Amino acid sequence: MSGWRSREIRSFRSACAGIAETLRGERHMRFHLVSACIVAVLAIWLRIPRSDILWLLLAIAFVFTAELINTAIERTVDRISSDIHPLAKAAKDAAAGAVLVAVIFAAAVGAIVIGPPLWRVCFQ
Ligand SMILES: Nc1ncnc2c1ncn2[C@@H]1O[C@H](COP(=O)(O)OP(=O)(O)OP(=O)(O)O)[C@@H](O)[C@H]1O
Repeated sequence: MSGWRSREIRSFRSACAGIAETLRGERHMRFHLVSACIVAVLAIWLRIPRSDILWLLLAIAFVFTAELINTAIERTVDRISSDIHPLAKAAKDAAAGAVLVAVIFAAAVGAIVIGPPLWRVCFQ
């Protein structure tokens, strides 16, 4: 196997290990995964159109990406020092803020895309 290809495979494995480790270590990441699975089941059941599925996929990818970056920042801050410091707090709070923005976006997309068809199925 060429050096380039084995390097690419190593990078891919490292990225998968990062996702798996975040799933194991972060309760919020597991919650996001369960939420994404529920959304996928609802989207199939309600026959959501493909154009709207793209919005759902974007929202899910946004939340996962934000949580992975949040975890990377938390671990980096903890690795540098376990001391209480206002900059450490600012870094972690900003990273948590990124997750919050992503979650609010995902909740809005879910309400717009899944809300109306789910309402019709349940209450009409
Ligand atoms: N070294 C530190 N110095 C000052 N404040 C800190 C420090 N570490 C954490 N904090 C504060 O505690 C909060 C929680 O930090 P922690 O590292 O426990 O994240 P967490 O609870 O694992 O976050 P998440 O729920 O996103 O996984 C931070 O957002 C920050 O406000």
